Amino acid sequence: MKKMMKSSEENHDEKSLGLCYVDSLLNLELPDEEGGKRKLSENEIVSLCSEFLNGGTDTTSTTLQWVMANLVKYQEIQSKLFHEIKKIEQSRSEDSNDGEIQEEDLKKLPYLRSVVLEGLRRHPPGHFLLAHAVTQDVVLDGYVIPKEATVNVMIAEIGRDPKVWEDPMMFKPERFLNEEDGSVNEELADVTGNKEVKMIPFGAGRRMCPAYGLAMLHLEYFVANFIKEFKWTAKVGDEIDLSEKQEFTIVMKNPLWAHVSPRKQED
Ligand code: HEM
Repeated sequence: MKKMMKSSEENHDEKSLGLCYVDSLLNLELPDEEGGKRKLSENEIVSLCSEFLNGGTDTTSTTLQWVMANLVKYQEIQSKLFHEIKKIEQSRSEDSNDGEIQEEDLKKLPYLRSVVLEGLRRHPPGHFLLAHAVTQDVVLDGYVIPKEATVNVMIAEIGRDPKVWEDPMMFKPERFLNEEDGSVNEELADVTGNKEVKMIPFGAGRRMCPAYGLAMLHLEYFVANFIKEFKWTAKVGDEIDLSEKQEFTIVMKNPLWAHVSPRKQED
């Protein structure tokens, strides 16, 4: 990381290459304690780059693992999802069928979206938001939040609140579907907290994850194509263990080991 910084520092004036994230950090000036300005220290830049890289990769890959683990554990959910995906494939004309589920197909797959949403509700990769603070004393619901005190928002607990979610610890993607027509219940599926805070795996408001659309796209795309191409089962005699372990994100304590076999015609 430090080597990358050095190279960016040396090539800093080569305007034709455009600015990257490290360049922005090198250019950044913060107010210092004497009322002047200061640059970021090398350690601060390394830490910001590392958070940025981890924040953009660990989160999605951890969620993907949790979703796949549930699809291995609950074969009936995997089977229902596979049939939804297969229908899309069958509805395509011969010449447009290049095999892969594409970005534009995803909006026609409500069960897929509810599987991903259920993964994010039941197993959000971060159990807390990044630490926040208020700039002045605030009274919220009768409680005083003092200026600059650290405020942690408990994401996982919000998504597992039994007053909002029936059987909160169960993995039940159907909870996100309208009974009448199987479409996604957009009110429940709102992960932004704009309508009501029911689950906020990406945070809410101004500092919400700026990449939540990209993350949803990646998750839906990978789950759809993984399930379309392969049948996922547990190793013989293996129970999928959903215990958690705290790392940068909340990961599976016993990582998923699965048999992955190509789909046959009759599947
Ligand atoms: C399943 C995937 C992801 C989840 C659940 C997630 C969740 C979050 C959460 C909870 C926050 C903190 C919000 C707050 O403190 O209010 C956050 C911030 C952030 N996320 Fe994500 N994230 C995901 C994927 C990504 C990806 C793919 C990227 C980049 C490509 C990314 C970039 C960021 C950045 C830069 C911030 C800091 C925003 C700020 O401080 O203003 N995240 N994310």
